[in-house]
Amino acid sequence: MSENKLLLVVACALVDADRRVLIAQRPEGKAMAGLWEFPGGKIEPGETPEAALIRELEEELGISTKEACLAPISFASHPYAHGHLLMPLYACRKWQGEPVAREHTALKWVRPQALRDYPMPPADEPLIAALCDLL
Ligand SMILES: Nc1nc2c([nH]c(=O)n2[C@H]2C[C@H](O)[C@@H](COP(=O)(O)OP(=O)(O)OP(=O)(O)O)O2)c(=O)[nH]1
Ligand SMILES: [Mg+2]
Repeated sequence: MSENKLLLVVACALVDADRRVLIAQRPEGKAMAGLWEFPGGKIEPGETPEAALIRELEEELGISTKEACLAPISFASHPYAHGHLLMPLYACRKWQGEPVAREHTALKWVRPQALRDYPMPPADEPLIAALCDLL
């Protein structure tokens, strides 16, 4: 049944030298438009989460990184109407290039404690605490 579908998504907290995290605003026309999220996206069939994340970071932000630079932090497990989201969150502190919003409305570097000031998808709520603990 479609409502039992598992939605595999992978996301990344890019962390800069000041321990700020990059969030990106979802564009108009997409589900949850206007909300702020961690860059990332759906894992395609046959893809590892790490490979999917490296691909999404290139597509969405124009940056490149390596698997060795991705450290797992936590995961989101959340029921949406269209399926159940399972989303590992990785931290990345080393990448090449300057992030630019190729698919999002805007990008913002924020301190973990300030993440609560930005409306995020409900699945992301527990991830904020995990990031505050880590950073
Ligand atoms: N990237 C990302 N997706 C999230 C977060 N929280 C959350 O609930 N999601 C959901 C929203 C979407 O239902 C799904 C990811 O969808 P997406 O639209 O970003 O997927 P995508 O990058 O592969 O884009 P597309 O090819 O489908 O257009 O996960 C988050 O922090 N980051
Ligand atoms: Mg995406």
